[in-house]
Amino acid sequence: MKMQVTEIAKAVQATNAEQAWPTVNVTGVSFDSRKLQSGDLFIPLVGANDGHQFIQSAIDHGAVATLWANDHADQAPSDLPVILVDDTLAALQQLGRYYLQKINPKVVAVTGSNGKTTTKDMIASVLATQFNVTKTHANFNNQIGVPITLLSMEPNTEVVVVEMGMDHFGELDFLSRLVQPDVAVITMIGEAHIEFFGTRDKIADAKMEIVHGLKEDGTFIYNGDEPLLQTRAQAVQQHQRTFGLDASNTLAGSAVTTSQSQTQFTASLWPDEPYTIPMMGAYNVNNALAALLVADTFHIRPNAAKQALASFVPTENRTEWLAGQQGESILSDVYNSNPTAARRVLAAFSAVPAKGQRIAVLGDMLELGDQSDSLHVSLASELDPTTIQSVYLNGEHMQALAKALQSTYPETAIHYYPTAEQPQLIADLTAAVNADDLVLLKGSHGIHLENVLAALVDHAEK
Ligand SMILES: CC(=O)N[C@H]1[C@@H](OP(=O)(O)OP(=O)(O)OC[C@H]2O[C@@H](n3ccc(=O)[nH]c3=O)[C@H](O)[C@@H]2O)O[C@H](CO)[C@@H](O)[C@@H]1O[C@H](C)C(=O)N[C@@H](C)C(=O)N[C@H](CCC(=O)N[C@@H](CCC[C@@H](N)C(=O)O)C(=O)O)C(=O)O
Ligand SMILES: Nc1ncnc2c1ncn2[C@@H]1O[C@H](COP(=O)(O)OP(=O)(O)OP(=O)(O)O)[C@@H](O)[C@H]1O
Ligand SMILES: C[C@@H](N)C(=O)N[C@H](C)C(=O)O
Repeated sequence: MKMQVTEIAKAVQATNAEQAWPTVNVTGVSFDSRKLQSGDLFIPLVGANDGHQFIQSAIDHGAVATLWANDHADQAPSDLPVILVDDTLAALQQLGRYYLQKINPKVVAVTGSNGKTTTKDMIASVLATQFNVTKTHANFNNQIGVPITLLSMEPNTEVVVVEMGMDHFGELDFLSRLVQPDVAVITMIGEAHIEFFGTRDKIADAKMEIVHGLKEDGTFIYNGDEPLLQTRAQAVQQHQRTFGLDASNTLAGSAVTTSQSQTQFTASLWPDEPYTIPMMGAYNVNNALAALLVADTFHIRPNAAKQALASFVPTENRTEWLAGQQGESILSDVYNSNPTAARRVLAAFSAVPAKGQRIAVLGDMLELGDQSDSLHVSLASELDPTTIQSVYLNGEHMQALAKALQSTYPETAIHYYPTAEQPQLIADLTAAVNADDLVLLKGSHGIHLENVLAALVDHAEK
């Protein structure tokens, strides 16, 4: 990004937009002074703390200008241009919209209960074979992350791939209208954040908001195997394309074979030879099919898309294999968890050949509301002592699963730890794991199984 302070002040309709501004090149934006790069515009946001208090840290890290809330005007700094606004978050979003209109790329928006990040990465990799592509960094997918993504575009960006998350009604409506996508993708409907919705039907209603900003000549691409989406898509006016395993889809996957390091499948539009993705997990076929449909919508040559998928690099902690200090192999899926994702990665993990034991470390699945106990117990369907010999459970919600497993597992194979006893889990697990064991780590962001991963992984290998 490269903008003058004058331009930014006008774009956000700053209170002081008409004042004389110095010539200052802004080359980026940051809401976190700890990560701010020299040349950035600092955007103080209010969370548990008020970002305005970190202005000196921002200046020390190289901020060349700052947005500033009018109600903090009396504390405004004097050593750099201060752009006064009523609401810094709204100004960030307004600036993102302005810059999107200025660069004017095609926009692909991706949402879904699971697979958003992986599908976003796959879409970006296939489109990059023919276009200059910017994509969401990591999981920056909310009302802060989406404008940050827009403002990360290089001036020559031709397509921006925007991941969109939500956990309440109205959030995707806002984000969709902000970016006005040319293509909107829904990966699937699971149970993520069901605490705030009550049913999968309502999650589907909220996910469908992603078409509210879809351009009239845009394309809606969705998982055609999901009845909740099939029914809702009937009300969508724009062109539609579906992906899934059912032969009735626009693009149907078949002949799926998966191993520890890759998955192969056949795609119905190009049946001559199989596709390969460098990830385990049959569920990733749907993510790849969505990416192939987007590629086809952008007239990417099938062979180019095929090669891009074969070599794409997933975001870390999404079904990622790592080497452990004892010689074990660790399957890290620690970024987040919810019932469908957990069941599917347990099934995939159970199918991986193992010389030693398979050990599952499962952290609480958060934001499931009053269905939490039953949804945690539902994981028992994927836990068989003949395939996963040992289970470590962490978090108060996992207590329900621990009790349920007593009818199928020997007591010595179930290891339960309340949230606060994760350090004990780490100590016990590191003492128990042996070379040739396979260890799966899966839990919600809020349970922080990355701490268990850090204790197990052979840092020389990462
Ligand atoms: C408000 C904010 O910016 N928080 C970020 C901040 O967290 P921290 O706890 O430090 O904030 P504070 O309240 O303490 O500080 C206030 C501000 O001051 C800044 N600051 C602090 C200290 C300092 O020394 N200097 C500073 O400048 C600080 O940055 C604050 O702005 O920092 C964390 C570490 O960088 C950030 O992680 C945190 O960011 C929040 C979580 C955020 O929303 N970040 C977005 C860019 C984002 O997209 N994050 C995604 C996760 C998004 C997500 O959860 N998505 C959901 C679905 C959507 C749900 C939606 N309703 C929602 O609320 O998000 C999903 O399921 O995917 C990510 O990081 O992965
Ligand atoms: N299409 C899918 N169907 C079911 N589960 C999936 C699918 N894709 C990925 N998963 C599971 O969800 C996990 C997270 O994948 P990814 O990060 O791509 O999804 P996400 O929607 O971005 O997740 P989050 O909302 O937590 O960021 C994966 O590691 C895998 O276990
Ligand atoms: C931050 C919130 N959107 C989220 O990701 N919640 C999950 C369930 C978590 O915190 O683990």
